[in-house]
Amino acid sequence: MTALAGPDRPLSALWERHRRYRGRLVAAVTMSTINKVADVVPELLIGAAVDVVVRGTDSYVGTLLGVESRYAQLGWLAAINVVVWVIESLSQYVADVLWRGLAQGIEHDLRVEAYDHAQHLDMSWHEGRASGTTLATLNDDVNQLERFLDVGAPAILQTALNVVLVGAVFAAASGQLFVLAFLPIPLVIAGSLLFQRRLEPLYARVRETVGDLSGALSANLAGIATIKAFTAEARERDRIAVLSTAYRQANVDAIRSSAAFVPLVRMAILAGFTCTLLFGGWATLRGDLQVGAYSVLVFMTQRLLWPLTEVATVLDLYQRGRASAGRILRLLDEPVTVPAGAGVLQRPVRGAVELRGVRAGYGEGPEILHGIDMVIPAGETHAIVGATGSGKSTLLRLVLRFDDPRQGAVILDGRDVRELDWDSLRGSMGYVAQDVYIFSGSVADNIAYGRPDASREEIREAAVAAAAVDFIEALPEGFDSHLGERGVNLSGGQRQRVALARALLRDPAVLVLDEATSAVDNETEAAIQASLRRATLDRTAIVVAHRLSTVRHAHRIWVLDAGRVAEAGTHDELLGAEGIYASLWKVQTGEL
Ligand SMILES: Nc1ncnc2c1ncn2[C@@H]1O[C@H](COP(=O)(O)OP(=O)(O)OP(=O)(O)O)[C@@H](O)[C@H]1O
Repeated sequence: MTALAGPDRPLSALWERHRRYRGRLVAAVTMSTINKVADVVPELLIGAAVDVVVRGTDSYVGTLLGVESRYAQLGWLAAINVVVWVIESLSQYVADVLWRGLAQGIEHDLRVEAYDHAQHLDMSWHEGRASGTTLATLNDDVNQLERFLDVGAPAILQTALNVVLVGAVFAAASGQLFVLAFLPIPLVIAGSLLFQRRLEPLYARVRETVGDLSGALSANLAGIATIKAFTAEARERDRIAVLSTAYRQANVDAIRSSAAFVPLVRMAILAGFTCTLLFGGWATLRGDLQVGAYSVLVFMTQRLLWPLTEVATVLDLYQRGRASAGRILRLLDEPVTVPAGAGVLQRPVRGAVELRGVRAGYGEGPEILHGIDMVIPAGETHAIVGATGSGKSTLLRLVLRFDDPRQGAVILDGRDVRELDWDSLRGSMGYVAQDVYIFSGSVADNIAYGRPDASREEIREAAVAAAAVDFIEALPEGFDSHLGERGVNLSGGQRQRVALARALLRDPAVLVLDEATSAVDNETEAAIQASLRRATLDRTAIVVAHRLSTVRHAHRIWVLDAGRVAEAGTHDELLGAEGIYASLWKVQTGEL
């Protein structure tokens, strides 16, 4: 696991990316500062009131305002108090709104940015990790960060302001008491730094375990049918329980450590408070300190020191935010290894496809395709057949440029596909994957996915071409029928036909079909074949099929064997050659 890797200072690195929020941050900090200043004033007013009662005409307020009557002086203090309270309440409200807006803004931007980056990452990156783990980063980690920005950051600021403001009051009242009351502060700071270092790996572990848990949960929900069919519910519950226990334990460890900070702070508070109470009291008895000042200082120690107990909570939020920021940044920094080119194909795209000396494999794994040369002239239908695992899907992925070959090149209309922008390349292709994905939405939305502006008539035509119109019109609401989260209310064959209609509606120059009719019965397949023959008259088609009857009319059939082209030719030529294809054909037609 790479949970501990990543930028050293993830929160600062993240802030660098969001500098455009600087104005809002300055406004929030200003409001919080006004709020804190207003917050300290009532205590000063209490001190001033005590001073008025004890010293009367000579009181600090009396001298300052030039008012003799003690009643009038107290009236002034009350009026000032009201004004300060109004300022305090208003600034609190505005500061809350600003901090929350800042947190929400950054959260929103980050989520959209991270999602967009994730969807541009290569297929192999997505295949290499559980989708739930990515989901945990896009969702939980971003939320965690928002909590830190919303609650943690203002709390850190308030604590720091507290120390500065109260420090100023102490310093003005009594230098000696300032030293005594502030003695615990360096202790608390040293303690927090020490704790922070200890907490960091603990919180990284929390994020890591929650990622594993989400990964397993989403994989299990996707595979629920298999779990039920194999009555594996108990086993899977135990597996989830193990992952959940790891998450709980990671959290318990982190909380236990961060909570241990509180007793340390309380001891420091005790020392500071006792010193102020005792030494301040003695100084007042000796006449070195005014009674009013003494009472202010006693209140102030409370104000200064108690919020320090919150430091543990803030540290908790900070560390969680930091660990989450690290994970989000790692996702954002993940390089796109198959970047789009800048080249644009001349329209209309003809659809001539060529593979030249293509060698390919997955990641660091073994080579799967060992030097494929293939020419598919524009407008022809070519089939790729071969035993399972021979590399057919791998080859199609290269044509769509989900991956790049390790050696050699894939050429579309004379241009290396690596040079082309996505619109020229994938915009010219209609693809039906082995595992059809149906989006949550109506049948019409699903067919129009690649061309959202298509008219209802065009959608219907595509459905006719894919031999799908009959079953669609038999649905309760026809083309407006809603397909569930993953199209669960359609059969496998129906899903394939919807996907085929989706691909045909784009009117692509190249139609790429990976086992597109594997799930339909013979009769439906014959209907699809007839439609496909019409639909592929003026476009290139590359068809992967196990059922050889599907591709017998292809202009050329390429037979792959363990990552190499073993034979190629028309159906009749290949039968005549009596090689792999001929024997496969015999097996499938029952002639053996
Ligand atoms: N995402 C992947 N990561 C690593 N290896 C893979 C991946 N996909 C396929 N392979 C490997 O590549 C080889 C060829 O697989 P591929 O899916 O291209 O075969 P295929 O001919 O399409 O098989 P099938 O007819 O069963 O679909 C197999 O050995 C497979 O294990």
